[in-house]
Amino acid sequence: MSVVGGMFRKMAILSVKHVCKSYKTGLIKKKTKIILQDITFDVQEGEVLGLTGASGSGKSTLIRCIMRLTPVDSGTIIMDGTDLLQLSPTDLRQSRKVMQMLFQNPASALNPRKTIRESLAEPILIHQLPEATLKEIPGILDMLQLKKDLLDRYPHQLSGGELQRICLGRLLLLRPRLLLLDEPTSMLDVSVQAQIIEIMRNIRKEYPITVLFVSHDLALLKAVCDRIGVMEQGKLLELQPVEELFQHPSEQYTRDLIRAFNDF
Ligand SMILES: Nc1ncnc2c1ncn2[C@@H]1O[C@H](COP(=O)(O)OP(=O)(O)OP(=O)(O)O)[C@@H](O)[C@H]1O
Repeated sequence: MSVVGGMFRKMAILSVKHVCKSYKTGLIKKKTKIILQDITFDVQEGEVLGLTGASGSGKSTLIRCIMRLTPVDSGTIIMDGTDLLQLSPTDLRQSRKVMQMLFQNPASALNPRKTIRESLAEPILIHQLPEATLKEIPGILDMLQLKKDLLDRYPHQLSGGELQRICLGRLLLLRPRLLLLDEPTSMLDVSVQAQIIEIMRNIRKEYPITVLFVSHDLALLKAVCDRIGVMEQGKLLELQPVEELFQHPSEQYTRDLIRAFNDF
């Protein structure tokens, strides 16, 4: 069990099956670049599932396919029994409420002319959630270890880490069932790692949330995830509970990754 670990129900909230994705590259001589090769895995309700692998192995592309920000060539992506790839634009908008993604540099999405309070209220208004949701803001700030005096400041008056947590708070106010985090710590100092672990623990205490967590940071994934999947060159090499992966990695690539992590 991870440091943050919780009990999760053995029921898939998200099923990715045989997903393949390629890009056409080259202006004159078109070449096909294969990015994802037959990716299949389930995310269980309530778990934190980590995805790691070398740069360019396809992690972000996979997340983007799940969010339907980029089309897949083939395969299915089932969320709560619904094939996301078959949804009409209207139904897709509905599904986006239950599935939220924190991008690598989310702070750029904040309006510099709006106070943090206004930015936090924005998604509540856009998604027409009950006004009472605004009352949840102080609780969310506590959970994210942010002081309430930040509410009346503007984005440029916050640190990168604070801005990132505000963006996470905006997503959490929508009470998503599935949260997709793409390298949420890449912009942050290693010293905030302990804080992120604490925050993940707080979130899991408060919310019945499922998280797909993409990161290069094996130490962080080890601390916050229930299971970790390892990607290499568009393939999901293995997906195992954290302890199992660290004690008995089945692939040479994973063994090398763990050795490098242990030597660090
Ligand atoms: N629009 C695109 N057109 C062509 N190739 C692309 C496009 N988007 C991504 N790629 C390629 O797909 C591959 C996978 O990229 P992706 O961003 O998914 O990897 P990643 O594992 O998330 O990497 P990182 O850890 O560096 O973020 C890379 O080789 C990248 O160059």
